[in-house]
Amino acid sequence: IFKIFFVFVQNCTRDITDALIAMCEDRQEDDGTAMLSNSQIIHSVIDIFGAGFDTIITGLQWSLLYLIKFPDIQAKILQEIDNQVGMNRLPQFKDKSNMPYTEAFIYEVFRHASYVPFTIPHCTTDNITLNGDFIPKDTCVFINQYQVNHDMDIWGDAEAFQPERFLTLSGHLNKNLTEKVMIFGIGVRHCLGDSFARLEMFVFLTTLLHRLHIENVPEQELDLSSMFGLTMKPRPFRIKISTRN
Ligand code: HEM
Repeated sequence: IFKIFFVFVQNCTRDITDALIAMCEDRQEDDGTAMLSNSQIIHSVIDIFGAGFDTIITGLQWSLLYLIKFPDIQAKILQEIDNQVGMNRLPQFKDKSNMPYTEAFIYEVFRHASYVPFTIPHCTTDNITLNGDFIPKDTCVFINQYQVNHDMDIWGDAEAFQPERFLTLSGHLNKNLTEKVMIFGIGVRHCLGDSFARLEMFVFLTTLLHRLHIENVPEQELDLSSMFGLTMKPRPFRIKISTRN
């Protein structure tokens, strides 16, 4: 499995995979000093790649669809990229805090598409009463994130795609509202890659839009309904890409 993805270089730790392989090389599995068995290492890699790839790819697919469906929104993001980044360097993580509209767009993609509609099923370890409801021990529980993200009491017109809903009148992010978007679960078992995933989405999207203009192809009807699966994906669509002057 390891050789498919990387060539391992001794004493060069580029990421978690390198760290795990180095750990394999340095220890004997059965001498009692191993922190992780071979099986645990292999399954850790599968977990991280499995949880971290499809979720980001699907988020980017939805983002591209919204960007070509709503060219005015794309124009506002391009404006922000040009003001904050310019053409002489690539977007970086640190730009994120100065680009509230782009951040608001990503929050609205998470909320509107809600493409991880349910959290992973968990199990209660004890009897518990939550908001007046009794839940017995050993009950399977999970959250309907889609419902939270489309609750009209919180969002008003929840079906409309409006990044502006997350901005205050002065153009800053409204943290009271952004924290109500639920796509990474909640509690001690919420997504391990939460912060990293937000950064990835920001850097991938801004890097693409920094140099490329994307638009719908003539005559193509854009459908925002989703296909069901582990993550909900948009229906296949085509995009026209050109370089930005
Ligand atoms: C936009 C991208 C992502 C979304 C929407 C997402 C969503 C989720 C959700 C809903 C859960 C289940 C939480 C729960 O059951 O309460 C989860 C768990 C998890 N995610 Fe993510 N995820 C994303 C990206 C990532 C990335 C990039 C990584 C790794 C680098 C990752 C690693 C994990 C792991 C390891 C768990 C299991 C945590 C546990 O059981 O304690 N995820 N994710």
